[in-house]
Amino acid sequence: MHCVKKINDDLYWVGGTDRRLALFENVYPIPRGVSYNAYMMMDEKTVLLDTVDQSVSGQFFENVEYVLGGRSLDYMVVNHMEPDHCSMIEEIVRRYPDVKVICNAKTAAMIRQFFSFDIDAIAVLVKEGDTFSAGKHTLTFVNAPMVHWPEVMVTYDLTDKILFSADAFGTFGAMNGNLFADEVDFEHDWLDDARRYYTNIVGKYGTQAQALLKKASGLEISMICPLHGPVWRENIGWFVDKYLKWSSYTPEKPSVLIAYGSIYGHTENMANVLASRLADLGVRDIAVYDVSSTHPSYILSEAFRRSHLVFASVTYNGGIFSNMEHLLLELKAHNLQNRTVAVMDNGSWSAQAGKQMKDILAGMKNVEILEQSVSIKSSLKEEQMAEVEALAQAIAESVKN
Ligand SMILES: Cc1cc2nc3c(=O)[nH]c(=O)nc-3n(C[C@H](O)[C@H](O)[C@H](O)COP(=O)(O)O)c2cc1C
Repeated sequence: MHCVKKINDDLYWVGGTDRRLALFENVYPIPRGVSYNAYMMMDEKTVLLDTVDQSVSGQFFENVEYVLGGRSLDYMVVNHMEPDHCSMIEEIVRRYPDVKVICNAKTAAMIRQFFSFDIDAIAVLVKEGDTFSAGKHTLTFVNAPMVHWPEVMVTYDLTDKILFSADAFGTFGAMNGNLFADEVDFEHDWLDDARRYYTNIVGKYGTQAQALLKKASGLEISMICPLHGPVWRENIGWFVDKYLKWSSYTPEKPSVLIAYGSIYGHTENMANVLASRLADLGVRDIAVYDVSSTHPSYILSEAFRRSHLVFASVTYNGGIFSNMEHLLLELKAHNLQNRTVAVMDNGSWSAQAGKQMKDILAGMKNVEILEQSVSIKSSLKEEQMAEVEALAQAIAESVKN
């Protein structure tokens, strides 16, 4: 049975939801599932905007056929060539042989790489600022290179002021009947996944995301239709503000994240003691994560959210505990910057993790490493509590400023 959502008289959501996939991009846990959004514009010409992942292809084709209601498919706009959105392009061409594909030159090149049909025979190549009339609706195209692939463009409906934003403004999470962000408690139920989606998938490309936001700020936008997650038609500025913060690596709030790597619990104890002292000093809403039990995508997302980051690690065969090293390298690879950080380490004979963690952190832009640190031998003892206290004081003071 078809499962579509009517957005307005001319526009339908024809995507699908997947609650079975464990790892998005084979990396990121998605316990709340994910949606793959595609949109159908029913005008004098029929226009499909993007396709879906192969996992929901059956639902997608039923939806497309239902909305077309016997009409032919005239055009397909390809905004993004990542296979979770483009995988059904070739099948669309097979089922609707008169379709023309609206895309840019980079997209056409990728279509040649991924597929074997003759794209050159059916491509309508567009450049930034070109327009296309579907009848009542006129579409224009805006390049969004490296948000987060090179060919990405977004499509803007000049008639209804709708931005088809590709992966920008997307989120993990399966749609549960409600299509619009204003029909769900987005801040409570979705924001963490939206942040985790942006920071992990697009986070490295803050400069490029800022460039897209700048272009978008010149457009009057009544609705944002992303490729994952709810459609925005109210309170758009609130979500854009989150994107402005995330893409400029600005913390959402002054607060502390403590991530620890511990094998037998003594380093964990030191992290807990620090967290407790910070709370005594009036620091609110402290987050503590074990790098072994929490997937790095969650901790990375928290690191984008918070202003002060503490990393506590055992020394592990002369190096940093492997899960901690992986996390730090992920933060660096995602270009995280503008943070105040501190390290704590543990070594039963020769502690090395602290210095090595500092070396990684020092390679990140605009990261202030607090001079206060704590290095323990096997377990935290009373005589080192003054060092923990000094670190807690330095962090608390810095958070308040
Ligand atoms: C497999 C393994 C390798 C370790 N390698 C080192 C090391 O190279 N240098 C060192 O000083 N301590 C080493 N340690 C000790 C830890 O750094 C740490 O002192 C100890 O595990 C106690 O802390 P924990 O309870 O937080 O795990 C190692 C421990 C384990 C279990």
